[in-house]
Amino acid sequence: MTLVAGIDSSTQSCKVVICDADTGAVIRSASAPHPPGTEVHPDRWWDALGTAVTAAGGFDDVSAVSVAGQQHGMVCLDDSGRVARDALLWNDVRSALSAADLVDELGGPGAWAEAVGVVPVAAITAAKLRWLADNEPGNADATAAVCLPHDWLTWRLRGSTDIAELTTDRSDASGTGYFGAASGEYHDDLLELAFRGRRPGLPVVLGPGDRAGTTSTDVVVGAGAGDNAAAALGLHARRGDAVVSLGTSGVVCAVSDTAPCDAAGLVAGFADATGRHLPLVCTLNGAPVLASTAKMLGVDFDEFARLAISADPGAGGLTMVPWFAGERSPNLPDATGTLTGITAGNLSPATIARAAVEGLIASLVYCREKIEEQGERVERVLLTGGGAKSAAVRAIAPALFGGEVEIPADGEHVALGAARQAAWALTGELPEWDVPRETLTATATPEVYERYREIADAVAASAP
Ligand SMILES: Nc1ncnc2c1ncn2[C@@H]1O[C@H](COP(=O)(O)OP(=O)(O)O)[C@@H](O)[C@H]1O
Ligand SMILES: O=C(CO)[C@@H](O)[C@H](O)COP(=O)(O)O
Repeated sequence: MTLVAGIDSSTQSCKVVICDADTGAVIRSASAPHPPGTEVHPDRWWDALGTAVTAAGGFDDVSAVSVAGQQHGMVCLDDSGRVARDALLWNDVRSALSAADLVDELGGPGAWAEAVGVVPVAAITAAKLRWLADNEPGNADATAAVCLPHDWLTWRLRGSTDIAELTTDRSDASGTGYFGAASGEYHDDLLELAFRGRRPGLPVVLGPGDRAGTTSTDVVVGAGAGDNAAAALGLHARRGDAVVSLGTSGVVCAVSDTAPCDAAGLVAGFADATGRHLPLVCTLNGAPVLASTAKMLGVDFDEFARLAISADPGAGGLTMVPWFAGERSPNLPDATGTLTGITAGNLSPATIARAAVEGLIASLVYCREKIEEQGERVERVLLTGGGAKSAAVRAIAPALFGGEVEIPADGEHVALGAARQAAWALTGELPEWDVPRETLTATATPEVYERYREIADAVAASAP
């Protein structure tokens, strides 16, 4: 049996799956945690990757590997390939004002959407580079190359220390703000604008089925991808599918033949991992909303789900707008969460749990609407990410998404997408792997979403 491996180096952990290259069946898997926080030394990702690979039985019998990673994180390397400073992650919002400055300097959001399909917000790498140039000029001057988490791990797996050998792929490059998914090219002028005249080296952009190289033990290393593009690949997403991910972020994305151009800046024009496009809306508040609320209630996930399911739709009139960590969609980096509609009669652990789940899912229904406003018709919702393990999410998401969602069989879909890409790099053909799914249904509750939107819009209008 030929084995291929997929790695998902995401915000909270590193997951490894080792699969049969013909069928995609998972033969071995493991994971290891990443440190908390929004600023991390990339060596910690390498440590976690090593721990997870060892726990998964190693790569001695593996023929190919690909890495999918959290998008946008700014990894700065000096001219000898050393990390110049800790990486700023996608969810680090210190670059919010830098993003706003960049938008103004190019002539507004429409100019960015036209140029690269992405309007800078704090998450986008270009905004992080601007923050670095303005706040740590010494570190900016020391930056001879800039790359993304999956680029850096791919490079390390190949054993390289030469920054000229860095590689990336379209899906992740399209989240930088200086690569256009439509043109397939870097925009050096935008890199220079962001980094105040500096032009660090950038990774070579590989095609989705290309090889980046090999490891020292001759394991083929694929191009890799951004984690959301890898999830779409792992789920065999087709046109009409909305992939809804509840990881640290909340994400709705759709595979498309055309690049979106959203001057409002909510729908990012990313590329997918097959040569097509991946219009995507991302929130800063995914599954951790459930963890924080469960912690506040003093219950574990099972009890939290039981409580949420036990309350009626609408949570007795409670509405939660879950912008706990600030928010990206809508772009309100300094926003905070809101719980409203409280009366003496409706405040209980069950209604609070229900309001958290409904608010979280509603925030993603909003993202789906934005994707649809770009002309993508959504026929099917595929739910993935750690939060999709919640029984409450499984029960309540169909009600908010219009009556039905599909849950692919339990699995690490980002890592599976990376493994599928590894098989592609190995054989030259993208394999067809079976992805069993279950359809979940519930009575639709459009009134819950309408109420959420009324309140979320009002909160947004008064947000800092
Ligand atoms: N049963 C559950 N109920 C609610 N949340 C869960 C459950 N299981 C896992 N999670 C949450 O899923 C998140 C991890 O999901 P994951 O997709 O791996 O995130 P990331 O890719 O951002 O690292 C964590 O915030 C964790 O608390
Ligand atoms: O910033 C984005 C997408 O634009 C995030 O989706 C990151 O890619 C992190 O993903 P998770 O760790 O939440 O899966």
